This record gives sequence, structure tokens and C-alpha cells, in this order.
Amino acid sequence: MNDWSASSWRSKPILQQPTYEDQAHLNQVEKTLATYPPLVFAAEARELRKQLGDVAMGKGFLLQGGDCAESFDEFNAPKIRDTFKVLLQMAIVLTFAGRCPVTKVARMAGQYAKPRSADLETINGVSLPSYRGDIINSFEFTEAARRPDPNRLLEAYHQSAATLNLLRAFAQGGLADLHQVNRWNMTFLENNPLKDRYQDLAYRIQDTLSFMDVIGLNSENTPTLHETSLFTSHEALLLNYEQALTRIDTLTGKPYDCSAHMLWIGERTRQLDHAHIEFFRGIHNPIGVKVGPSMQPDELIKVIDALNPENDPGRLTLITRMGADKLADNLPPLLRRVKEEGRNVVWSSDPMHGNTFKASSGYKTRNFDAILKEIKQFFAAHQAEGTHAGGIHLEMTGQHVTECTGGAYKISDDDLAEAYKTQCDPRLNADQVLEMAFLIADHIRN
Ligand SMILES: O=C[C@H](O)[C@H](O)COP(=O)(O)O
Ligand SMILES: C=C(OP(=O)(O)O)C(=O)O
Ligand SMILES: [Mn+2]
Repeated sequence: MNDWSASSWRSKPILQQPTYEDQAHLNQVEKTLATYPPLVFAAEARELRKQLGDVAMGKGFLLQGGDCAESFDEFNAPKIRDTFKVLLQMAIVLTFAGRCPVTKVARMAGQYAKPRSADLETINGVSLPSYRGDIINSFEFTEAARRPDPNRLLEAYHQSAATLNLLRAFAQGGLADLHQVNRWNMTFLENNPLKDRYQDLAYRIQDTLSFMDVIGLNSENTPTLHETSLFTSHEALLLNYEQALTRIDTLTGKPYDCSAHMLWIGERTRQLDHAHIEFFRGIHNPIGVKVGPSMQPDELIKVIDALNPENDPGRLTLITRMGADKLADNLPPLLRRVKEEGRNVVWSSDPMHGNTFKASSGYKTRNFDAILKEIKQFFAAHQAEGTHAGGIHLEMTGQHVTECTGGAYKISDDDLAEAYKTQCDPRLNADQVLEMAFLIADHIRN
């Protein structure tokens, strides 16, 4: 690849970065990180790329979700377990009700760097640097806490490693066994209006499993019943960290960013001549790019040229985040052009980031109906253009939070204060995403 190296991004303009006071300290941390073991194995990233290739060709669906920003403070097993379970439950709904193989990719084990709209945050007349994710500074509103600290890169690495370790254990150690799904008995289901529908689905799965058991297929001899695969992903915003975890794969001789299986470029840092596109063009992971309402067809083709010159179907996921009111105008011209040019991509919908607003209570929120509207329009646009609506990208948690309004429980502006825990953007809670999964399953099936 011409002139690319893991550090060639450093000669390009770059946005949304912290200013470290002690460069020598940062360099030392980067050197240390570069000696640490990779978090994922390149062959796993290739497996995901293969699965996404199927999705691009219309033979599967990508489910990607997790926190807007993972947090060092809220780092515990129940939190990881609950998000894992909800992702799995959604995948089961999509697979069974939607009749479609689902590739699961968590926004977990590394989702620590945040781009912000403003460099400064002002509270009661005091202005401090914005919180930029736990890998950079701390959420607490003090001058010391908001100072970028290079040691946080090491902390992010260790917490990612521990999170990934637990996810692997859950995925392969029996928690994800399909026979267990009925027994998960998540408390949120108790009062969920969709409880009956979920129970009905669970009974049907149980019936199918009993039949399979009779004909000799069980957890002991059929790994797909006993374990699942879950990949990890995050926005690769802090390239100092990503470079330090980029390694040459011993099997293929190619560079992979081994901080996660899949990485994406955010809407705010996808400029063609900037550092993020430069870094991403050289790594061989499956990658994503966020695509907002300002993206023009010509520009999108240039982004595709830069990131997927070989037109490999599993390489590039375009994650559109238009806003419910803009999608109908802005997405179809992009779909049309990419199709005309014969470019293979996965089209996924992020229905969250174009629908954020400030509630009267002052909380940053999103409304369930707007999120749903964007998803419906996403499916409708693909149907009209004859392209494949390949995935969904959600900010969500298995915890019982009140951050997005609406849904079956009709969370109102006044309810937001009850359990508003996010450090950045508002997430759908377990009830809301399960409701969403059924609605999406109906669309996929149709
Ligand atoms: O998660 C994405 C961005 O970091 C977030 O939407 C920016 O939020 P802000 O507008 O509060 O900075
Ligand atoms: C920053 C994010 O999104 P976007 O780049 O689409 O604004 C995000 O996914 O948290
Ligand atoms: Mn976000």
C-alpha cells in the first residue's frame, strides 16, 4: 500500500483530539502499549469481515450496539452481563422472528473516546474542557479531572481486556446456550407489554430444541446451540491508542488494529484528507464510517475509493445517521449512486445520533418514536431503491435507565431524572431495545 504506515496519520490534519501537556509521558505510554498483547486476533477480524461480506450481499443482518461511552467507574460484571444478554435476546428475536442470520457486534471493550460538539463545557459561569471519554479525561467537573491524562490509555487497555475476557466467557462458557434463553428470566420482562410475544417466541424455540434433541442434536454435539459469537467494536478516535495496538498479523503479513474486531470513523472526523481516513485505509479490519445528512454522493464515492479500493463486500459498513426528518431526502441519492457504481458495502442504520435534543428538563435525550421513524424510513428507502438494509447500530444498555423518552413505558421528560446515568449520549434501555427488536424483525421478514 503506497506510503502507508501505522504512523502515517501523524502528518495529516486531525480533529477532535485532546491536548496533552506532557508529550514525553504520552510517548512513554504509547511505547508501553505497543509491547502489550493484542486484544483480538487478526483471524477473528477476518471472520467478521467474511460475515459482513454475506450481509453486504443481502444474506444476513448486522446488530451493533452498546454504550455511547463506556465508563471506568461503571466497570462491573452485572453491567457487562446485562448488555450482553440484551444483545443476545435481540439477536434471537431477529434471527427467529426475522428468519435472518445475525452478526452481533458490541460497542464494548474499548468504546472510550468521544468527539464533542464543543471544546468547552460551562456550568454556572465556569468553563472547563469538555469530557472526551474516559480514555482521555474524567467526567467530573473539576479542572484536574478534565485535564487529559496519558495513563488513561493504559487503564482503557486493561478494562477493555477484562471486559473482553468476560464477554468471551459468556459467549463460550454456556451462558449463551440456547437452552438457557428461556431461563434468563430477566426482571425487565416481568412488566413488559411484549412479555407474551417474547414468551411465545421462547416456547417456539424450546419446541424446536426439543425436536432437535429427539433427532440427536444437542448442546454437547452441536456447538452452535451451546455457544455464540460476539465481536467487539468502537470509534477509533484516539489514534495514538489505535496505532499502539496495530500489529502485523503473522498469518497474512498484513496490519490489523488489534484493539477490537471492527473500528469505525465518526461523522466528525471523516474528512478525506485527514488523519482518520489515512489510518483506516491501511488496517485490514472490517471498518465502518458514519454518514450524516451533509454527505454528498460524490464525496461518498471518494470515501469508498479511499477505504475499499478492492470493493471487498465485508470491508466497509456505511452507518447512516440522518435524523428522522432528513433521511427520506438524504439517503436515497446515496443508495442510488453506490448501487449504480456497483460498490459493495453494508448499509447500517444508526437511528440515534440524528435525533438528539435537549428536553425541557435540561437532559440530552432522544425520543423512541423518532428513533423508530428513522428505522422505518431506512427500511423503506432500501426497499424503494432495491438495496439491502443490512444492519442497525444502537446506543443501548441492559441496565434500567431512563435516558430516552417514549417506548411502551412512555418515559416522559419528567422521568428522565429517575435513572439518567450516561456520561455522554442517552441510551435505549432493555425494554426499549427489545420492543425495537420485534419491530425490526417484522421489517426484515417483510
Ligand atoms: O456520541 C457522540 C458524540 O460524542 C455526541 O453525540 C456529542 O455530543 P455533544 O453534542 O453533547 O458534544
Ligand atoms: C460519536 C458518535 O456518533 P457520530 O459520529 O455519528 O456522531 C457515536 O457513535 O457515539
Ligand atoms: Mn453517541
